[in-house]
Amino acid sequence: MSYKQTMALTIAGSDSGGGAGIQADLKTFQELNVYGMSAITAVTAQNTTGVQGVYPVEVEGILQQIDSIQEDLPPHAIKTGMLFNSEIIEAVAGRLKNYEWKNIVVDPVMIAKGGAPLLLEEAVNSLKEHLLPLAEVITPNIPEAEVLTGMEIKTYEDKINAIKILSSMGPKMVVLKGGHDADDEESVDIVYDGDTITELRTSRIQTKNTHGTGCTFSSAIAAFLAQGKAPMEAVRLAKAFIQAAIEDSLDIGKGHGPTNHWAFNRKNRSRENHS
Ligand SMILES: Nc1ncnc2c1ncn2[C@@H]1O[C@H](COP(=O)(O)OP(=O)(O)OP(=O)(O)O)[C@@H](O)[C@H]1O
Ligand SMILES: Cc1ncc(CO)c(N)n1
Repeated sequence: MSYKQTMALTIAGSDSGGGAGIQADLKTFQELNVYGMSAITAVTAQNTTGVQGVYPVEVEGILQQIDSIQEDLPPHAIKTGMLFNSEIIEAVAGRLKNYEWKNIVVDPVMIAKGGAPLLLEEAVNSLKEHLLPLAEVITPNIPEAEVLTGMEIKTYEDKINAIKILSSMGPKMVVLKGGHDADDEESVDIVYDGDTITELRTSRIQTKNTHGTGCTFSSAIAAFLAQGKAPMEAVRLAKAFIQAAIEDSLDIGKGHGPTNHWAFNRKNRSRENHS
């Protein structure tokens, strides 16, 4: 039997440790019944303790991966993650524009949990100018939003101001993630669609195993967009996906263990079995 398959593409870096980057994205797509494809922008030597090496792929090689996909397997949604430098950002943005791809989720990845830079400082302006305007949804964490807006974000009012500045840079929806507000009892993501502010609240899970939370969250949004969900619904479902993945996170490695990509489905299945 053959049937129409929903397809999504991640344009991001490889995490050899399997918890973040391309690997997290493909695992998320698979769990959400979306056929996953990848264009790798950089290879990192990485594990749960940090990043040991970064090897960007030549721009020509990145573009060729994207062209091969477009020619044969056009995606229903795209997620971008680690893009490393301005040359890569501008080349990728050029293709996204030329191919008129829709449902683009931009995760403006800048720094890995251990502090290793995954985006060069020189690339911040390219990200703002070339990529953010193409996005359906962007998913900065608070430090990333500070770099993009040039403002300090401490209070709720700061967050709302930052979201509005980010929105004026062109994306249709901004999700300011609250994973970094360590004191809070809840993990609150604030969503702005240019019109309405919506807060998505879940209880904060006390764990050190949060490697790849941002990658998993943004690829879940892309997967739900690929399935035809409206952006707000896609973000709500992705929040439930990441909550389950952190709740059942994997205690492997010596550092920040990865999230558990199959937890969401397991939870839903056991709910179905009990109803
Ligand atoms: N301890 C936690 N408990 C519940 N939800 C969390 C927790 N940490 C992060 N989240 C959620 O995970 C998602 C990703 O947020 P986070 O701010 O951690 O991203 P990030 O910093 O970009 O991740 P990464 O470190 O992988 O780049 C958000 O929806 C956030 O609310
Ligand atoms: C390759 C890669 N992309 C993104 C992140 C952010 O979590 C990471 N640690 N590694």
